[in-house]
Amino acid sequence: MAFALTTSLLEVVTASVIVVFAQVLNAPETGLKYLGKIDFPSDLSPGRVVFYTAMIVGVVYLIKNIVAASEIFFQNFFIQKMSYHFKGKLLHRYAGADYEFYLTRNSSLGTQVVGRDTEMVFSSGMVAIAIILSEGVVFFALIGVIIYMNPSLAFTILGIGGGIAVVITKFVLPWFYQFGQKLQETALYGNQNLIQFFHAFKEIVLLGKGEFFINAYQVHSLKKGKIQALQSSLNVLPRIVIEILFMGGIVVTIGILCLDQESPVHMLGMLGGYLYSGFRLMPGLNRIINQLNIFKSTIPSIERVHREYIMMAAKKNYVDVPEFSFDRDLEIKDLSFRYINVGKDALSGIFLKIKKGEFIGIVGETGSGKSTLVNLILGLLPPCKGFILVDEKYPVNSYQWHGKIGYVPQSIYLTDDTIEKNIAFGETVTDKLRLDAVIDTAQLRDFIDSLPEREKTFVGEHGIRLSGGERQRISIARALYHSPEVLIFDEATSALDNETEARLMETINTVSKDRTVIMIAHRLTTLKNCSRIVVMDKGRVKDITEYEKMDNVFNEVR
Ligand SMILES: Nc1ncnc2c1ncn2[C@@H]1O[C@H](COP(=O)(O)OP(=O)(O)OP(=O)(O)O)[C@@H](O)[C@H]1O
Repeated sequence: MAFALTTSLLEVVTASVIVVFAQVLNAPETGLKYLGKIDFPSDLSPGRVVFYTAMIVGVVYLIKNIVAASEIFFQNFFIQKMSYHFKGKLLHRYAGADYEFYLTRNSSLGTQVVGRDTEMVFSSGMVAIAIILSEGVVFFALIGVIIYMNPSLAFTILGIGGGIAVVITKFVLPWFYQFGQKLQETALYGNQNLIQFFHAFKEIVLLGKGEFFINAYQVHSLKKGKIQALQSSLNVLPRIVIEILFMGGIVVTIGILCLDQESPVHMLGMLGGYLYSGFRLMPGLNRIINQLNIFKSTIPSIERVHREYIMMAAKKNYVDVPEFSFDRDLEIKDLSFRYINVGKDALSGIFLKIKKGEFIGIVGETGSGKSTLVNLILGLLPPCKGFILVDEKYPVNSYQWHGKIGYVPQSIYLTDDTIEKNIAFGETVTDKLRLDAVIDTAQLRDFIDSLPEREKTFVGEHGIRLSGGERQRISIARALYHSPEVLIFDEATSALDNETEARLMETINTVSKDRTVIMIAHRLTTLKNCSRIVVMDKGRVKDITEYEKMDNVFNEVR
């Protein structure tokens, strides 16, 4: 702001020295009056008076433009710094949001909010406000100078400017809000189609649906192009209107002023100032209107970023409790859960106590609620009724509980990085000893030894260069890397062949000796070493039994 005020002040000074210079050009003797005030000798020749005045004007211009350039530089850095900090805050909020929140969103929306929308808020919205403020200050400061020189001209300019402002606000700005909304929509769906196009590449090729997905993207791309063209065309309209009104206005005003003067030559000095002010005001006013339009079109982005930011702050999903040790049991009491916008409970009336060190299996037909139960045990979903507590007091939605868990999901997300980085997920430095140990435990050694770049091999997006079984074993190695106290497997061995699974289960049984293990499985043999097996049916616990007694029950639930 201090910069903006200095620039505005310098704009006024510049406008004034131009008036003075025009007067000096017209009548050099007037220059002596001004130069005398800053200790110049009083016997300068007319040529020297003009020369020194011109030098002063040049220096003032130089300073003004250096300050203006610095203002732009600092303004942009400041705004980009704010954008960087805000994106960090936004991502932290996303990271703290519960799983249910994610279930109502998709990656296109997330990337749009953190990417395009936030960029728009800062790079367009904030820059627009900054330009409107600084140009506004300059505009009114110059109007002030003109009021001082000629009030009627100043009020004519204000009248024209005010008229344009009213027309723009009433008729043009609402259009720009709609442009903003439509551009946001096309960006979201265009991006979504693009992501889907690359993710579903195999299916698209095999089903010959390339055209369908290309068209789905192109529709939004074309719409976006049309809106952008319309937006850019409408944005030059104010300049044309301003030029017509101002040029016409200035020429007419000059004409009126000439009526009161003996000769237009006498007006040269004054006119120089008017013209400078006019030519500085015109682009200034145009910039203000353009930036108002830009700002209006960023409002949908501001609204969406605000909505997402506030929504995630509505409740604190994960809690930070003092570090605790898991000593006795994990108790699930009268637990019910229903997904948002679903008519029936996914889980209801669940009572279950899992003792520390127990190896417990969960079976049940598809859709019976096994993964949902695990997500609640992981503290990712909040119960609608009942509770889950560790040792009767510690919440499962705590960072401390998460720190004790190694989770192997049904389908693992592999980053487009090396095997090593995927196992030591999110670690900057890999602990080589631990990495080697988990590679052995997860039966990955032979596979890694067969690769020319071993654990430094890139796996491709979603692990596209690996087999399903290799991906699952990387997932298991990732879960084991942090030596968790509790291991949770959600059909983690389903993609493995019988022999690999049998070998892996042997190691899982070995590592489970001093750990608590919860394992969802479809293959009964996977659960051979479980102390108890929970049979789920339609969101309820149908039975809690043992492996030896399972045959009948399992056949029934299948
Ligand atoms: N995000 C969701 N939104 C709405 N309903 C869901 C969601 N996820 C799961 N469900 C529903 O909740 C119920 C339980 O699903 P869940 O995934 O827990 O079953 P599951 O036993 O793990 O099935 P599977 O063996 O096929 O993995 C199902 O009816 C399912 O359709």
